[in-house]
Amino acid sequence: MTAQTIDGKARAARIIDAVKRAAEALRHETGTEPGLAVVIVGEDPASQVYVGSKARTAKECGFKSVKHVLGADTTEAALLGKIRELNADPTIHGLLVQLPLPGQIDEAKVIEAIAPDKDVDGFGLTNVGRLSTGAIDEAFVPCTPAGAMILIRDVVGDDLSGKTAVVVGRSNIVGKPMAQLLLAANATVTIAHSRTKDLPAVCRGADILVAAVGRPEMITGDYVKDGAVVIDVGINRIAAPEKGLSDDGKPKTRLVGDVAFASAAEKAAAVTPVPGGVGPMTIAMLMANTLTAAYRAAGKTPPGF
Ligand SMILES: Nc1nc2c(c(=O)[nH]1)N[C@@H](CN(C=O)c1ccc(C(=O)N[C@@H](CCC(=O)O)C(=O)O)cc1)CN2
Repeated sequence: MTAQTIDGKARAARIIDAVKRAAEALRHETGTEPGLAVVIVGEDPASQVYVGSKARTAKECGFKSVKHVLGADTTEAALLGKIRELNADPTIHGLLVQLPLPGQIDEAKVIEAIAPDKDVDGFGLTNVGRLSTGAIDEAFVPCTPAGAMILIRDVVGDDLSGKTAVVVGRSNIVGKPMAQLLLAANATVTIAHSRTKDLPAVCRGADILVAAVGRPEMITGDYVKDGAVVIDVGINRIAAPEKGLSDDGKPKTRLVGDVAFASAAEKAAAVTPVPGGVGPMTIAMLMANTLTAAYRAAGKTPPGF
């Protein structure tokens, strides 16, 4: 079987376009300009790229976009103070702190400090609770699983009744909310992880296989059922000596997912690539969540995506 490559980049561009138009309509009707604040602590190079992309895309959507860059030695108290300030700012509708955080800061405390109605990452307990009790329309759903779910719906349809889904990975940011979304769409869901017995066999039972393990190219064709839809959430930078050396004398790198694309594509009906699959959807869904927060703050019903 030759798999369809699911184009997350093009899908994300369409969502961003729709967000832009809806933001313009909100401004026209109510004078509200959606505002997104992104806070980064430290200088992790990948985080800097993601935060830059979030701030730039927010501007493209016509949002107020602010980026707060705090030093790697920032204390937890100072970060919590910044969050309090942004929680109280009426021009900011969406607020997130880029993860991971330096070791001196308790991530859970920081996430809980963000006001639930501005928690556009959907990581706080209020939004987690809404999602897991089926109150999805009131929740902010974490951006990566929300984006992955749109790609799944595009290929498989809205109702996953009778379909089996396996999510490999049990993180709070991806694995667990992904499983909740699949369950809410009526799929029969298994969450698998590193301690699952005979993981390839469990995965081969999946009509929809979501890989979020953080291990480069671990999911080969041996894990894939004929005709499955495979969603790769992994983003791993690995050495690529075939590309030669960088200026610092180290081998150049390339980005791969948790899925061995070519091998999985021999079995699957559809696969997301890395890059260009779920990653761009993460940013698009952040824009959609921020727009939703602004609509709610203006007392308006947000559009769906
Ligand atoms: N506060 C948050 N922190 C983190 C989140 C998050 O959702 N909220 N997710 C990840 C990182 N992330 C967004 O923050 C993110 C990762 C990857 C991409 C993306 O577009 N990837 C591209 C490739 C980009 C590259 O070349 O490096 C792709 O897959 O095509 C966007 C956002 C952890 N932290």
